[in-house]
Amino acid sequence: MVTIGTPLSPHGFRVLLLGSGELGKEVAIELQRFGVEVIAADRYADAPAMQVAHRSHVLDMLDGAAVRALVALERPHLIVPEIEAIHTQTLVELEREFEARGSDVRVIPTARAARLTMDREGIRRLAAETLGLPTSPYRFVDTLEDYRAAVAEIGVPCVVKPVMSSSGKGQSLVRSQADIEQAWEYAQTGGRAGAGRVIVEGFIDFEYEITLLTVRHAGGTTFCAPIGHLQRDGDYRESWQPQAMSPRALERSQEIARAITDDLGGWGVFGVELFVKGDEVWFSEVSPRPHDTGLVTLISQDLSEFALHARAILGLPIPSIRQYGAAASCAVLAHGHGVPVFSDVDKALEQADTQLRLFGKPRVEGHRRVAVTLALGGDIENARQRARDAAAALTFELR
Ligand SMILES: Nc1ncnc2c1ncn2[C@@H]1O[C@H](COP(=O)(O)OP(=O)(O)OP(=O)(O)O)[C@@H](O)[C@H]1O
Ligand SMILES: NCC(=O)N[C@@H]1O[C@H](COP(=O)([O-])[O-])[C@@H](O)[C@H]1O
Ligand SMILES: [Mg+2]
Repeated sequence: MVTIGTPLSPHGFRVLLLGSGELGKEVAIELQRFGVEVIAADRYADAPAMQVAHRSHVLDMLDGAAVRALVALERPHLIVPEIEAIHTQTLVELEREFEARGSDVRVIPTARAARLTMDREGIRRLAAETLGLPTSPYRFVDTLEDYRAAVAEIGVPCVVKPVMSSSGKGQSLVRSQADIEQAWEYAQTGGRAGAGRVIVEGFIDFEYEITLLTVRHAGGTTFCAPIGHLQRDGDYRESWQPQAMSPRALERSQEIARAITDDLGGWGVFGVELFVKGDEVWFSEVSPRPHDTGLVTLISQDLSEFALHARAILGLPIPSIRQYGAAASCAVLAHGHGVPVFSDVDKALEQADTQLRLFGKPRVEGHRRVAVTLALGGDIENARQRARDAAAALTFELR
């Protein structure tokens, strides 16, 4: 039996979002629809999810004491990580304390999943070394000297990433000897948690890559239709659903997704990232939470990945997921400095079967994803074209 009280009363069911970006904003909206009391936290004020939450907190989530103090203050029933950069060891300790106390407070999906995926090393070693899943060859290095040796061993082209980063921050493709030093420099400065350990990965010459959204819920595990995507500089630009795949590649993808998500455990949506060539599939990484490429599900499914996450974490049933056919999303990136002001919003929505989300991010410093367009189409090419057209029609400036 699932019980949900009334928000802002002593009977409220409180969910604490650790991270309040565009993905958390949609999760917050879905939780609000169930009358959940939503508390949003992030490192800066007025983050997207904060704008639709009951209340919010600004803190350094890499500071374990600050995370612990926030949990003590808010006494959430569920703690829902929304980004990787959290002091996850504190989540592990808190989870242990909740269990010892016999409390049913949970970290979503589990504190261990959050800890293993915050760092590329944890999840890569689990996937490749413990579970024996196929991955690119890789080395972890801490010094420039070891890095040079790793690149020599793996060979070029190879991909270099800080172990703590996301959305391609600090990531480079080393195409030749000439790129080696610069990739190291970028990995040391571009990550989310400062300088440190780096992964060198052999380049997989895939035909296409997918995110397989995998939902672990009270009734079992359900897979969404595969999402194809286009990445530039390690950051997603377009995604579409369904990605055409051979039956064998789809079966392999589901086997890999099941293996990794069963090991991580808990309830919620996982974004399992896979590289595919013919019938061959490699595991790349997994988000134990909704995935940016899954934004397409806001238009492609009756239950978006955010609605699925809300249902799964609350222990609610997911009897079926209806997919509406060819659909696409196109990310809108802003470059420069200032507060985004959007114009021609009407033009972006002139075509049928087109939708738009403006995230409401308070400022841009450098580059930042600020919106996404969504479209349905007769086929994937047509859906992608419509999503791109809508994005091109939208204009904005930074003031
Ligand atoms: N070993 C590899 N071989 C080929 N391409 C790769 C490899 N590693 C990464 N890429 C490309 O770079 C993209 C981003 O890599 P990855 O997912 O590891 O970065 P990320 O920073 O975690 O991104 P996000 O947080 O958005 O998922 C991949 O989706 C893929 O297109
Ligand atoms: N690939 C992970 C991803 O897309 N995460 C999403 O981006 C936000 C951070 O955006 P910001 O860097 O603009 O603050 C995160 O909070 C999350 O919603
Ligand atoms: Mg990724």
